[in-house]
Amino acid sequence: MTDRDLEGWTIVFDLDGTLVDSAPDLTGTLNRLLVEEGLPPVPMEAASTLIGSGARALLVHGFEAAGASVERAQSDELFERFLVDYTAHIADGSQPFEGVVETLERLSERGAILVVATNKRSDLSELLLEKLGLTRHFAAIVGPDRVSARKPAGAHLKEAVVKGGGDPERAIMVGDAAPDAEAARDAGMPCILTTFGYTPVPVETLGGDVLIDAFEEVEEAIDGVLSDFYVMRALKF
Ligand SMILES: O=C(O)COP(=O)(O)O
Ligand SMILES: [Mg+2]
Repeated sequence: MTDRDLEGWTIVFDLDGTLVDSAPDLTGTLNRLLVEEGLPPVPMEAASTLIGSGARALLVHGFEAAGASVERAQSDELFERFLVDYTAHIADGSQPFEGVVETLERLSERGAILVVATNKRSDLSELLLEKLGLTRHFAAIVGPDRVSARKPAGAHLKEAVVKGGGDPERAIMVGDAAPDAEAARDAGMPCILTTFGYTPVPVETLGGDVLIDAFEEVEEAIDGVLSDFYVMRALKF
């Protein structure tokens, strides 16, 4: 018999840099467009720090970093080309981080509801998760187009929890970058941050409750957050 001690809890996962190492394909698309436009490609280490606020932000900042004008970087035509290219190459090199499948399975067995709250458009998120065989783990996959406000707004996380059938008062965020940490703070949720994701500033400065160096440490981090929650609750009553 399984111990369903996470029953009633929802774990909210960021996608890029948390569940999936998607930098190779996002950078690949960005660099193909840069080269087509006669601009220098951006190294993957630099480009990956731009991931976390959606494809448009990656494109605009990537083009500006390569010396393009603001108008050119923000052109709708360029963004359309980005979407077409990225859709065609979305899972060429992207992989779930090590331990993701096993950890998600264990959390589900323990009764947790799992949802995704990402700034990647919902259709692209669904396509990527489907291609990597991860869809079945999640009760909801929620991009910015399915909520009233995107990360860093806490509403993104709370609405994703509700869509998954959970309670926003019993939810924990797992992310990799400032929009995740800020959204968790805004939503009043504990926040676990990966140190292997994508952020332009050191992850230690983002104010997460727990930092994890490998995805499989998520489970222990959740147990720690929950024991703090129950201690605090016991102190209040
Ligand atoms: O694609 C992005 O830039 C954002 O994705 P994330 O919110 O899953 O990190
Ligand atoms: Mg991310």
